[in-house]
Amino acid sequence: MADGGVDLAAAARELVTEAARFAGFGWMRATSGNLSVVLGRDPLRLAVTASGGDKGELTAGDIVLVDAVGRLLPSPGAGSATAAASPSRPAAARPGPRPSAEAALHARLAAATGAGAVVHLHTLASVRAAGRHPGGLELAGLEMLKALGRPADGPATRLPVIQNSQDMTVLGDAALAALEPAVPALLVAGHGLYAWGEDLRSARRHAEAADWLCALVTDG
Ligand SMILES: CSC[C@@H](O)[C@@H](O)C(=O)COP(=O)(O)O
Ligand SMILES: [Zn+2]
Repeated sequence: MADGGVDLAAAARELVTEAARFAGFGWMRATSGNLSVVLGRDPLRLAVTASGGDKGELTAGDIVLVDAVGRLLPSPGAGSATAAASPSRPAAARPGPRPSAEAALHARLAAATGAGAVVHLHTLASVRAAGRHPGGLELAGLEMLKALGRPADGPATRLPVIQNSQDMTVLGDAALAALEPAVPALLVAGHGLYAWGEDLRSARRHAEAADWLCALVTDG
């Protein structure tokens, strides 16, 4: 167990269930999307979905442990008698599931926001909304804003949009620069959405609200 008090096995069960839920919504088509839960903060440790699998069919073995830059770490409890788990062999060189290609962005968002969980989804509405509103979505007078922790009335809430990049450092820099205080989500143009929260349930609520708002502004 890491210092956050959540163990990898428990986090894996949660992540597998959540990934199946989102896949059922059609939000993780064609292996897209990834999810993480923070296991510890000092040093930062996350349980994250492995790369490339069908997110509706994950098992606990498809959840891996990563550090603050998204690097694979040995999973606690993994057997040490095999060559694959040899301490002399770096985790990244071992066979087995690889961390999500976007694990580094999860780690940066978790570090910057203090979130306990981060979700990334390829929802159609988020891609459409980001395409139509490249400067960000200005949202006001909507009861659903409360699900993002924002007031339904009063000043508008801005849902940021950033440009996509295949370079996780560039994407991470853009995400952190675009963060709106107290808005637990952002859109990535041509790609999808990221949402986060104190735990996976809260990250899910924020993702559902962000997607609903995206669908509203695109009439989708
Ligand atoms: C159609 S999957 C596109 C991927 O490049 C990525 O954006 C994604 O969401 C899933 O990547 P993964 O490495 O499986 O976590
Ligand atoms: Zn993606």
